[in-house]
Amino acid sequence: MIQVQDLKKTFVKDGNRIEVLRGLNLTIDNGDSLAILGVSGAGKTTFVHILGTLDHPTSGEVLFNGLDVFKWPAKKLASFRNRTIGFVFQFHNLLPEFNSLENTMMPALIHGMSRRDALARAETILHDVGLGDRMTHKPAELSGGEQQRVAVARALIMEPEILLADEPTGNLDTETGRKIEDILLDLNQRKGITLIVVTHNQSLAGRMSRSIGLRDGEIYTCG
Ligand SMILES: Nc1ncnc2c1ncn2[C@@H]1O[C@H](COP(=O)(O)OP(=O)(O)OP(=O)(O)O)[C@@H](O)[C@H]1O
Repeated sequence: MIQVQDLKKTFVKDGNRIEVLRGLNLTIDNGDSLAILGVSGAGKTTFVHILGTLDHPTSGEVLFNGLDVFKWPAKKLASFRNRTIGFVFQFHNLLPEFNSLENTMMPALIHGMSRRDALARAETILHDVGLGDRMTHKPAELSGGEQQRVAVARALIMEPEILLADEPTGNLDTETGRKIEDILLDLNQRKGITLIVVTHNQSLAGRMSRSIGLRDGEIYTCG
């Protein structure tokens, strides 16, 4: 469970304070699927970065199963993040010189898993996302949708409890985007992974169990 309590985030830029998140309160249960909606600049990415522990709150709390992980030393927090949270972003940041298998294995190798185990897991996951015949392709040799599926596979290799996706279908055509949505929702429904997705796509939001809207750094709808 993730409990967000009076979460505020302020950036200081050129001497100006920008209050991006102005006191968010929200509880996300294990196994929820949550869409985060809102216009450009509303603070969605900022919120998701904090939920992913990539950035710290300015004030307020975000508790993961009751734990205030932001109080932990950086190394312990990084290990928690690596084990618990998977990320899928619109610009997926696959490493261009590595193939699908190697990109998928990367978080496991960084975490200290043996090459053999990481390889076995990566092969299974790539099969699951329909890329069994694209394992030795490098990103430039894959379509946009295939690249995004490698990014999903990479996010899953550590068997995360939480999957965070920021505009995961933003740069894909409708049909390919739908396939990525199907994969994400299937993971949520079949494996119980908590799914949190930033999206402008109403059809995807409609397929999630809950949605919130952000406006001017506050939650204005919650369903
Ligand atoms: N590191 C930073 N320093 C200063 N300002 C920032 C920083 N990161 C984000 N902002 C500002 O915070 C506001 C919210 O940004 P954020 O990326 O969270 O919005 P968003 O809702 O995800 O928008 P979009 O839909 O366009 O991606 C923006 O006005 C942005 O300029």
